[in-house]
Amino acid sequence: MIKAENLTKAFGLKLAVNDVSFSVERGEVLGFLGPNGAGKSTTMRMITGFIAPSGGKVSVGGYDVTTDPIPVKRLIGYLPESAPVYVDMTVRSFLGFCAELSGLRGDDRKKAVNRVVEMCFLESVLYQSVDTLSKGYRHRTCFAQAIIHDPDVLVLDEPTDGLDPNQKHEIRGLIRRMGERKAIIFSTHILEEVEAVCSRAIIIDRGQIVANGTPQELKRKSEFGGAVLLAVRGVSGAQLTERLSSIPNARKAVIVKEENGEVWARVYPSSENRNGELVRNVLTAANGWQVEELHTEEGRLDEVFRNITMPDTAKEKAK
Ligand SMILES: Nc1ncnc2c1ncn2[C@@H]1O[C@H](COP(=O)(O)OP(=O)(O)OP(=O)(O)O)[C@@H](O)[C@H]1O
Repeated sequence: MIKAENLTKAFGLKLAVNDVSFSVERGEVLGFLGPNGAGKSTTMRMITGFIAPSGGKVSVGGYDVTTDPIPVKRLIGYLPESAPVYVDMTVRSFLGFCAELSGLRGDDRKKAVNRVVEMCFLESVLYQSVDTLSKGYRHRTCFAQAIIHDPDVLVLDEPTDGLDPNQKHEIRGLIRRMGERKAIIFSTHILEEVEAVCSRAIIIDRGQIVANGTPQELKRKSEFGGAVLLAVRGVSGAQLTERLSSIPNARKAVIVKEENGEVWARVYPSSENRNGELVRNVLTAANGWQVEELHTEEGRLDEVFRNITMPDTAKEKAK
C-alpha cells in the first residue's frame, strides 16, 4: 500500500532524509523509531504529500504522491505531530466538519462521526469546545479526525505522545485492531509500544534506515538475546563463574548481582548455540545447587536501539 523508493529530503545543506526505501502492506503496522531529529516526521510528511521529496518517490495504493495527490489524500489518514484543530468548535461539530471535508454527507457523515467518537472514547466531551479540552482528549480528537473517512492507510506521528497510561493502552489497542485491515505507519519513542503494537519496525538514524525487521528479529540483535539468566542459593559468585565459564555453547558468564545469599549470573551464548542447548547445559552445570530462577532472555529493544543509534564515543561514556 505504501512504497517509498530512494526517498530523500534536503533542507538547504541539511540532508534530513537520505535515500530511504521501504514498503508497508495491508495488515501491517510499521513502527518508526529513531532519535530526535532522525528524519521520521519528514519521511511521514513526504508520504502524506505535505512536503515534496528532493529525490526519490513515494506511492500510496499505487498512486504517486507527487503527481496524483487527490486519490492519495482519499486513501490516507494523517495524524501530524502537532495537529491543527479549530479551537472554537465543539468536538462534535469539528468532527462533522472534517467528515464533510472528506466528502461525507447526511447519514454517512453522522455515521462516520458516531463511529470515531465511539472508537476514540470521546462521548464525554462531545459538546465541549475544543479549546477547553485536556491535552489527551484534544489528541484523541485529532486522532478521530485522522480516521473519520475510514482510510486504508494511516500515518500517525507519535500518536500516544502526551497521553496518560490508560489512554496510551486504549490507543495502542485501537491501532493494533485497525492494523488488521489497514496499512499503518506510526512513529514513537516508546520502545514497549513497538513490541505491543507493531508487526515490523524500522530504525532511522541521521536520515537513513539502520534496521528493519520484526520486533523479535530486532531484539535478537541484542547482546542479551539468547542469554541464560540463573539465580542460585548457597554458592559463591566465584564458584558460580568458574563452573559456568567452562560449559559448552557459552561465550562468557558474568555475575549480575549477589544479594541475601542469592547469586545471579548471566551466561552469554556462543554463536554455535542452537535450540536451547545453552539453557540445558546451564541446568546440567547447576546440578546439585539450589536453583531459584532459570530462564532464557529474549533480548532488549532499548539496547539494540542504543547500540545502533548512539555515536561510538557516547557508547564508551555510557559503559
Ligand atoms: N522545515 C524544515 N526546515 C529546516 N530543517 C528542517 C525542517 N523540518 C525538519 N528539519 C530538520 O530535519 C531533521 C529531521 O527532522 P524530523 O522532524 O524529521 O525528525 P524526527 O525524527 O521526526 O525528530 P523528533 O523525534 O524529534 O520528532 C532535523 O534536523 C530537523 O531540524
